[in-house]
Amino acid sequence: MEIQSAYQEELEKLESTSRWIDAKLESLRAIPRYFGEDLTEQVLDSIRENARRSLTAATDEPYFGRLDFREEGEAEARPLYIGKFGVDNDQSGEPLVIDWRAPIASLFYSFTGGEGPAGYESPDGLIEGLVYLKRNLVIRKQILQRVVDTYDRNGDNPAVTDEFLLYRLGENKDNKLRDIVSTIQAEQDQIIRSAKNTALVIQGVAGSGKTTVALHRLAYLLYQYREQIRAEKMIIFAPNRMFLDYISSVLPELGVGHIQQTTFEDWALETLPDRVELADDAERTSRWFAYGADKPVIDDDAPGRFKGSIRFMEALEAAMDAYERGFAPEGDFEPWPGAKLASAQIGEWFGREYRHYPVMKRKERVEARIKRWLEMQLNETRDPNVRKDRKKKASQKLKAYWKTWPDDTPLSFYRSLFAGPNDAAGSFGGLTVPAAIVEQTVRALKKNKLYPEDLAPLLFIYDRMYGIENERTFDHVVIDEAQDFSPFQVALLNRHVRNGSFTILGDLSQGIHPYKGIRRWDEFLGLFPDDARGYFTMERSYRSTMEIIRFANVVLRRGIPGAMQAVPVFRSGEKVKVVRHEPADRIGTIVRAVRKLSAGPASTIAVIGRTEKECKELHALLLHEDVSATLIDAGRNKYEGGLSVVPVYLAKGLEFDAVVLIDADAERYGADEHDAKLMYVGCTRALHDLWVLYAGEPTPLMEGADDDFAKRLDA
Ligand SMILES: Nc1ncnc2c1ncn2[C@@H]1O[C@H](COP(=O)(O)OP(=O)(O)OP(=O)(O)O)[C@@H](O)[C@H]1O
Repeated sequence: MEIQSAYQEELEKLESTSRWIDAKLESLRAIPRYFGEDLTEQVLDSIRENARRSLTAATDEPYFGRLDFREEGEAEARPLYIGKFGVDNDQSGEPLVIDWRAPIASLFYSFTGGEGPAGYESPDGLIEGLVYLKRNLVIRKQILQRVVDTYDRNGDNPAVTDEFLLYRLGENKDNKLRDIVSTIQAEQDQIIRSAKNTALVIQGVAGSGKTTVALHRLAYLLYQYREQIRAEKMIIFAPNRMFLDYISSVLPELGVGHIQQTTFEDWALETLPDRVELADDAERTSRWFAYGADKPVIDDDAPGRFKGSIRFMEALEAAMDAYERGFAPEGDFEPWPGAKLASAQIGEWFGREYRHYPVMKRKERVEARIKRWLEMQLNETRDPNVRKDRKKKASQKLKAYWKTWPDDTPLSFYRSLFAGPNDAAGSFGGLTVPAAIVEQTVRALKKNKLYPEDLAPLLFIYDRMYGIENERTFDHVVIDEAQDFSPFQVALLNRHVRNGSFTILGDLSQGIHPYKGIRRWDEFLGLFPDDARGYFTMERSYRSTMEIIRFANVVLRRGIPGAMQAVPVFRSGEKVKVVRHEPADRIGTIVRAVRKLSAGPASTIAVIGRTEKECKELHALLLHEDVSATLIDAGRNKYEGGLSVVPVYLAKGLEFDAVVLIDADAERYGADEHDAKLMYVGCTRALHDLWVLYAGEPTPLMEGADDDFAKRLDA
């Protein structure tokens, strides 16, 4: 009866809201757009256009939540309807729908139950009151589909229930990440609404919503600081183009456009003035991911770690300082006998007067100054014939003089650091670069090629040479999968962003690129002053069922004792299936697993292998068995959904309804940290079903996975 009446009440509310929106839209659409010169009319037109846009967006699904709140001092609780876009009611002045980013809407997310007062920060200070009802509503195309009360002051349960969240998490996913405005959790909301001018570092377990939260934070910042920041000046760095494609729906769903989304490599290559290309890194990458006897030793002398370190940046800084000090050559400029510009004067201009400019700008200014001086000298020459002759000679002399000044590009300067006689090559700024790295760098640079780890150094040199123009600065920077970034990259981006406004998120347990990534978050946090940084952890995992999380936690514990364990939400599903098969029956077992899963509700399925090469081979074998799948390799730009075959290191960041992790044997996944991280990444990609297949000796990483959540089977 209660539920029926709640549904009835919401149905009526929805009808009246929809009627209002439709009528308002109709009246707005009847007013023609204004393209004239009148400023007031232009402003009015732009207000109308914004209203048209948000009303159109709100038409199908005007709101998703309701919170009944009685503000202190008020007699009655008011129902607040919360939606993706605010809708004002211009007759009463009361908003019909409140934008989820508005201060008062934060109550919907931060309120976790109980009888006591709840509050939110308004522009006028803290507002307190009592929450009476928290209700989730599912509306699709103006049809009310579901009404779920997650808190009722008059009900039996004092806490907000997870019922609606669980319903949402139980759904199958397509090939794109989605917005979560209707179910943002309190700990996520706190991050989303953090102040703009902080470098936020977020360590979150797999599936804790880091990527999603970062995207919602961008939408929040744009709303809250709309006077100060612009979407075009915000940028998201993600690990690869396919990942960017996978997350590309969230911001448009939140009504946000124009935010730059790129990889660090693409951004750097576009920004650099030198024409450079990346060296083919496929072979090197495959070596980093080799297993068994071929497994490499990875330490701080790995090229990515070394060139990504702050000490490498400091050595470059010192080398640049020395370069600048020796930049202006000794020697007077004497265009003709009797006219002399003393070296000391040129040095004074370069070294003192223009010292605040970057070095190449100083050079330009000195050049202009010398030309002005020359003009003056020529003007003092009365005889026109002599003047003409002097002018000609002076121009040649100036050309010759100018040749004595350095004329480097960032690339030629960088190259010079690794050139020179054997013992000097790679020794600069008090640092000696390991010989293997020098050799590799020189070989690539000879062909105008770079490795990814050379990009931050090169940009750093470019910035020191030319400075950073306004159009190259950002209002906010998001770095996703930041555990794979280097401290140098972050320090470099910090020079490009205003007020250290960062969202840096990642998971050290998924740090599967130890040859370039960080070991501890301190490596980044140390780059920012104490009062300008924040550190959050996210421990609840929303993606996978309890069974999958518990299994993944075993893998993590085996490989990295002491790593942060994920806490699952109470969503139970099928047990993880650990299937032993004969080596000869590998393909047969994989095909049977895939067929079984395809026959069920899963719409996205991944077969996750250990290396790219093995996945390529498997992909071909599957085709032979009439199983068509998409092979995800390093060059892929789009994620198609359906059935994919993917090497574990490229699966990071993605998710699938079901995962078949193959070849989970002791050779491919040993009991060490790197293999544990890889397997952890693989397992935590699954939302609802996880199958782990192996032949021969199973990986020791699954030892201790108990029958509560894992079921052992023979193929
Ligand atoms: N509050 C929430 N409500 C509903 N779904 C959520 C919530 N938070 C996260 N999710 C879902 O959990 C899944 C994982 O989110 P996301 O990919 O952002 O996590 P992540 O921490 O970046 O994961 P990983 O590090 O494993 O790549 C997504 O399907 C997302 O929609």
